[in-house]
Amino acid sequence: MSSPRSNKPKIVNGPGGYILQDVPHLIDYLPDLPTYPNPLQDNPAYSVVKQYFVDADDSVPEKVVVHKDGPRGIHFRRAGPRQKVYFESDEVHACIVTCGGLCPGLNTVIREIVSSLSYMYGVKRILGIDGGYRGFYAKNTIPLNSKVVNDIHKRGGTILGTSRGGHDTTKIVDSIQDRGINQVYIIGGDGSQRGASVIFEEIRRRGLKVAVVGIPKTIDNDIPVIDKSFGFDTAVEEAQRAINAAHVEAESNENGIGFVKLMGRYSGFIAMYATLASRDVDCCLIPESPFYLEGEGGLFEFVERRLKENGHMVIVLAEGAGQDLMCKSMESTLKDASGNKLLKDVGLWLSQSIKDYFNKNKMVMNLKYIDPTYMIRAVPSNASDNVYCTLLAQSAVHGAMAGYTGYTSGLVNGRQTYIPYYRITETQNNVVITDRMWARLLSSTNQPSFLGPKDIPEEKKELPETPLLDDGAVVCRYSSCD
Ligand SMILES: Nc1ncnc2c1ncn2[C@@H]1O[C@H](COP(=O)(O)OP(=O)(O)O)[C@@H](O)[C@H]1O
Ligand SMILES: O=P(O)(O)OC[C@H]1O[C@](O)(COP(=O)(O)O)[C@@H](O)[C@@H]1O
Ligand SMILES: [Mg+2]
Repeated sequence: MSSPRSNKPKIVNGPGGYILQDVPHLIDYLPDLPTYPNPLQDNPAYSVVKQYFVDADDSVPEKVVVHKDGPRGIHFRRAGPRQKVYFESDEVHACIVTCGGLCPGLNTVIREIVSSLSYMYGVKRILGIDGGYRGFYAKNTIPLNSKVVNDIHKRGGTILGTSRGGHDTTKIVDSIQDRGINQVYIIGGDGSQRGASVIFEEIRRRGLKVAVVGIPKTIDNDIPVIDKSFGFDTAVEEAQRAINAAHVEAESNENGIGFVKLMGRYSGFIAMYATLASRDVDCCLIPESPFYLEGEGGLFEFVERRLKENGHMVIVLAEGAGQDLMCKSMESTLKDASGNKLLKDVGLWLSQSIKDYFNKNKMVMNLKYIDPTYMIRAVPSNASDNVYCTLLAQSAVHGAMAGYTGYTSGLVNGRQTYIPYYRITETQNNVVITDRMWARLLSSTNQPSFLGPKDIPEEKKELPETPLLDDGAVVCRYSSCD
């Protein structure tokens, strides 16, 4: 058996400051693996497509807006089918697992991995792992084929079940080895991708011919590098229904306040985009933007003013916002099974605080609190997310068949790419409140920023980097849609 190679990032430097942050390949530690012609070259659907196979030297820039004299910068390997594959169809034994919280589109990704493996590559052995990482060693597997997954994209949730915690690397890799699995597809968020990374390291350490592939899932859109997560559009769309209801309630009552809590543990993207999409929201509160309640420039003063001006208002709150405002005794030190901090219900607390303020000031006010959080993530994905999930799943499969491993399949500047795990797990994607997108939100709601110049760190006062195209471009990364 070949000895495992270094686990240092694979970086390729080229002229003009070109950097490729490459992903591992099975031949990095199994150099003598045989290759086979890609069966897609005989597939009537693809054989007519000019340049269907991706050139080995194709890569996708992380930043598409560059200064004319600037370096070419970081690139990722372009996803897609390769001329040669490292697995014969009969040899492949794939498995799929879904981990972490639900997100619209999970079933679509499962369906399309199964379809791609079976229809494009003639793979017959595909297993579903039941109930997240712990399912590898604690539960029975679910055999998957095109028939089983035929209409699952029309359902919310995941047919495989999911869970938090239970990541025991040794037991998981033992199970992969014992079952003879050689392609592992892990659909999950930042925690799951960290789990995928350690599974990959252990597989490489053992010198196994097993491709480990991550597919990024996060309703919070908190995974870095990628343009956006699948299911995010659906979540924003679904949030509109709650905001509409809040608006109807608010308008119909004297000094009505419709108060909607949305998900977003550390990143307020759903709240921000739902607010921008709706136009009915008067105030959007997200974890990235600190605010305060009492006194001049505070939330209470703003709410009172807006009610006096308009007679009603709508507030949207991301669940991670204002956690620091709740009294110390309410602060939670509890964690979920994956180690994520369990948040206190800031929505209930804040709506009660607003009620108390108006009671104290003897002003009539009718607040209706709506918490659609779990309803939003339980719906099936919409049409655009379905297409996105399909491309993501196909890219993931092409990469594994081509022998790439230890990567997350993701959309970067509108192109499918393979991203090394460390780029996905090293940071979190957050709303940049000194960026233009948040400024657009502030001008659309006309809410106070709750920040003075002294609250903005020096380095943030400079213009943020502009990672994407100008307005009107097809591609739009949610962290900075400029
Ligand atoms: N650092 C880590 N190493 C290994 N596994 C992890 C790590 N962090 C999380 N996991 C596992 O990944 C799975 C999903 O993580 P979680 O944070 O609940 O959801 P998400 O993947 O959506 O962020 C859980 O089974 C958890 O045990
Ligand atoms: O109640 P659960 O299942 O722990 O999920 C709640 C959390 O799941 C999320 O929707 C998404 O979190 P993950 O991406 O880690 O799954 C968070 O916004 C929310 O705090
Ligand atoms: Mg997470």
